Amino acid sequence: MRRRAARTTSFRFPARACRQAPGALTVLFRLDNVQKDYAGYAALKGISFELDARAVGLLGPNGAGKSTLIKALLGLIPINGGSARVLGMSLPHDARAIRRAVGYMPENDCYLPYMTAVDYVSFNGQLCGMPKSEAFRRAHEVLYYVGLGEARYRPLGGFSTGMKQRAKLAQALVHGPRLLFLDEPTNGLDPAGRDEMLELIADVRDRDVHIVLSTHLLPDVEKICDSVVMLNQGQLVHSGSLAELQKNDDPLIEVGTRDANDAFARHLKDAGFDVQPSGMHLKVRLSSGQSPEDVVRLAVEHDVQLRHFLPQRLTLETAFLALLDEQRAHADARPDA
Ligand SMILES: Nc1ncnc2c1ncn2[C@@H]1O[C@H](COP(=O)(O)OP(=O)(O)OP(=O)(O)O)[C@@H](O)[C@H]1O
Repeated sequence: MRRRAARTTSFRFPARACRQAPGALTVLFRLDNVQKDYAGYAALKGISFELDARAVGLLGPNGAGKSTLIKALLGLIPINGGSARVLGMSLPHDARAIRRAVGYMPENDCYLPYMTAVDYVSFNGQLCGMPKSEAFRRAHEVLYYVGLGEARYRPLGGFSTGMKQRAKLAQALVHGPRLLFLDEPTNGLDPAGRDEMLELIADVRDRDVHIVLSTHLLPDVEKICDSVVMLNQGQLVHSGSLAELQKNDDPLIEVGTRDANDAFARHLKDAGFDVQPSGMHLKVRLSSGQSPEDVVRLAVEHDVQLRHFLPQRLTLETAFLALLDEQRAHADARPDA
């Protein structure tokens, strides 16, 4: 297993104590009926949720409204209705303060190709309100932090995709944000580059920076996030903890026998279990009143040797698809559908 490299850097993340007033009970996000229209097209159709989390996965199919929600929460685009609070600050009133407290790594490239990495990152620091000399000093530190120390005087146009993604992360971190929005940060990266970027994001998260990770890659969310917000066609499908979402109310067990899968499947079916073949194994779905011990007892009763016995965790992908199906079924059942 790859070990996370210890990051020895002089780049300082602000200490939690100076980031939140003592006793202040700040919820990360509080949204009430947030709406956003683009020339009459409803991109966000009344989003409401309250969430406190270290790292949130923002999920949804293409066009679900993820980027729109991020831009709205950053105060970059005005909302048409409802209200939102980010880190206890309200939109649109505190939009400037929110932008100072928040870093944003956009999906698209957002730099001039002839700019050097250090100029690009320090320029973004200045845009966040840092004095020029401080922004320049911090740009050096953060570029070392993301692994671009040696390349910091090279123009961005000559960077590889992985280096560009790191430079975009550096510009989002330069001012020491409390919350970081990452829009598809592993886009275009090969598997090794993706792993390295995820390690970096996990390291930022572990230094007490809240993360919002918008991505189509559900395994990335499972690695980094403890909570999820799911959108579909501008509507909220789900918000809450990842563990709660993956809790399997109808648990599955994968079992395998020495050489009697077919016979054991028959015994299980006769005893009322829902059984499906699954490669070299059997998938047994337990309904209420059935327990894993019942499966083992049945094997003993029929003198079947169990070689494999593995409770299955609901993957985020399965949970996500199930929620989308549920939302579609609700929409179809509405009288106005
Ligand atoms: N500036 C704009 N003007 C008009 N329509 C827009 C604009 N930006 C986004 N939209 C539309 O709003 C909807 C939501 O777009 P958004 O980019 O927020 O979705 P997304 O979930 O981020 O999608 P993707 O995963 O493809 O990036 C889409 O139908 C999109 O075409």
